[in-house]
Amino acid sequence: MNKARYTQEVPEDRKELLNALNEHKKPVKIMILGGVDTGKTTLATFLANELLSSGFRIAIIDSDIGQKGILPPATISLGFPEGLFESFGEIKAYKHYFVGSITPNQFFGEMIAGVKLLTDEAEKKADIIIIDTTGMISGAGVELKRMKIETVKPDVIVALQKENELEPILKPFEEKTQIFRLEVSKKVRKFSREERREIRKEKWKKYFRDSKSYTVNLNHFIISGTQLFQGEDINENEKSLLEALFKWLIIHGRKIGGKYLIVKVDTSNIPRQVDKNVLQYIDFEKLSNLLLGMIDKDGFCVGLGILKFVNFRDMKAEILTPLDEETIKEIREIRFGRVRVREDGEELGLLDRNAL
Ligand SMILES: Nc1ncnc2c1ncn2[C@@H]1O[C@H](COP(=O)(O)OP(=O)(O)OP(=O)(O)O)[C@@H](O)[C@H]1O
Repeated sequence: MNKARYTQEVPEDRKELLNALNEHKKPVKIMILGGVDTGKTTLATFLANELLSSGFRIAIIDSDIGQKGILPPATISLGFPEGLFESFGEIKAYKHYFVGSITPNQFFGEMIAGVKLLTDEAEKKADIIIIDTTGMISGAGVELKRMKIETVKPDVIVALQKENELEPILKPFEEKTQIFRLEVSKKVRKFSREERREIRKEKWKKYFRDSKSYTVNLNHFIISGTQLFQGEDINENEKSLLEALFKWLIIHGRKIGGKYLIVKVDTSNIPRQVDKNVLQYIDFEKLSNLLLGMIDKDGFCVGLGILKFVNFRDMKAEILTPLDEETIKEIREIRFGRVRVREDGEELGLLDRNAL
């Protein structure tokens, strides 16, 4: 199920990197960069196992949100492998940061904050911190990687390049950071979008396998990641006017800074012209199966939930989660994600960040 496994059959240039890491002043932070399927996770697994064998305390930060080894997807995770391991899937997470999507698109802030906060945690306990990243390395990915490097300040950057595709990212750090440019193993295998989705499906399914349904009072939590509860309720006049005008049944409506945010169900099929700068709306059904992050008092994610139903009138939500009662007590905040997924692992799509 996990793509990357521990192998010692790696190109020769890995030995030089390994020696440098053995010798480097500790703690040392390493960030692994590379495009999709360049062997980033395989390299991270190799380095971690070899360095564990040398007796170092290792931290892994898995920020490859679309293809994570450490469960669950849509978060960034920190783990401390204690003994040799075959794949990231065996590492039990110590802490997560919630991103809420399976791509960094629209979530650069979360990606950077998450990696930074988890690296700070890792530095308290490990000699060597290995940061695995997503394969998004061109377009805005260059900026994302730059900001990650600027913020996390890795001591060593490892660049897995086929040609020179990482140079735009590396250039500003040439003089400040030790960079190892490594070749991509001849053995790497490509995975199609469909295969990646299938791999993720198995992971979601495994994560939510023993879930239970809870009905929670949303008033007892800080609600974040959404505007749905910002501003104030629309009044009855506004509600009936909008319902009549657009043939909607309004389930929930807020007025936020002069702008309306409406959760609705269509009551008839008519063409509608809506100025989204004034009125933003979302179908009620889009809120079902939405991924939620369960956040503790320190802002870390203790686990995930799936929103099954929300009753806005009495602020009750039905949430499916594998978390046990003890962990549930630690939750102070519920954060809305933008991926819709079912407990059988089927992804129902991504919502736009501004949709709710
Ligand atoms: N040195 C190697 N020997 C054998 N197989 C390898 C090696 N390096 C990578 N692979 C294989 O190539 C595939 C892609 O590798 P890996 O998952 O490590 O890439 P990645 O860059 O982390 O991918 P992603 O884009 O999903 O982050 C995997 O199936 C992996 O087992």
